[in-house]
Amino acid sequence: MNILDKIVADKHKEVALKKALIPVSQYETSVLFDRKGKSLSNALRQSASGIIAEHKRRSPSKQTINQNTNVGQVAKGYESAGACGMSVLTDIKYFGGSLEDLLLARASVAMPLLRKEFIVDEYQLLEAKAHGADVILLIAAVLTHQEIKTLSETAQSLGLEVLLEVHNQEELEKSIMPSLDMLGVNNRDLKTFAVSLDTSKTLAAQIPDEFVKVSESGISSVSAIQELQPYGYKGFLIGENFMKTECPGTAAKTFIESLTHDK
Ligand SMILES: O=C(O)c1ccccc1NCC(=O)[C@H](O)[C@H](O)COP(=O)(O)O
Repeated sequence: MNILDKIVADKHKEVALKKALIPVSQYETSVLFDRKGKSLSNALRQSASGIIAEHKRRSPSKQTINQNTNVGQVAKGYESAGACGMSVLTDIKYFGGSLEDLLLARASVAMPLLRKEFIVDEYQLLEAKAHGADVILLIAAVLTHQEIKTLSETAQSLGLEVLLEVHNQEELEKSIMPSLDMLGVNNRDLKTFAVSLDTSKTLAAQIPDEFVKVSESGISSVSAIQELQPYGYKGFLIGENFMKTECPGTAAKTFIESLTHDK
């Protein structure tokens, strides 16, 4: 069993428990439920930098990254740094995040917010909407073709954009469908935790042009982005590189300035 299998097994239990405690009607009547979502895919298409900056306290690969964060301040810092959007990890057990983090980020910024979660059930889409998300992540490694179809169509019907994440060609082939907005290639091997930009480079040509391409994980330098841009990547998801610093917003600002200055 790899780490993703463990996380997903726990997630099924967590969702079953929540379903018993909180009815979907509570989400459907929340103030944020009817809010019109912001498009991350459009923001990435129009951006020179394409940075999606992540809020991440800890992770299975790095354990503690930054336990002393104020998510509202981090969100404001990322927005004023010029990030196109923010990814907010909401998993508690493995990443130290929460739905409250998403809510606090929503209350602090107007930019598109991605709920970074291990989504296995439509219930989590309603949660995402009610807590201010604009985008949800679906991970091909843990979902069947039919599950991706049902979840992505439901997400879009709720006004949520969909970022579909793959690690290899097989996952990509089973996932391509019209109800996706962005295709993310994760550079992290979830068995070894090794990161390699070659994963993004190898899969790029097989991603149809209608999807915005996003490269995820292990990006720690401006030169890495400059290496990936010729492969058609418009989005770059960066967590640890910003979060390991005392002020993630300032780290993002310096990074984005350096990236756009070189253009
Ligand atoms: O980050 C991990 O260790 C991890 C382990 C297992 C499943 C997912 C994991 N990370 C989620 C992510 O996709 C990253 O947080 C995101 O791409 C940012 O990566 P990084 O810039 O390397 O922090």
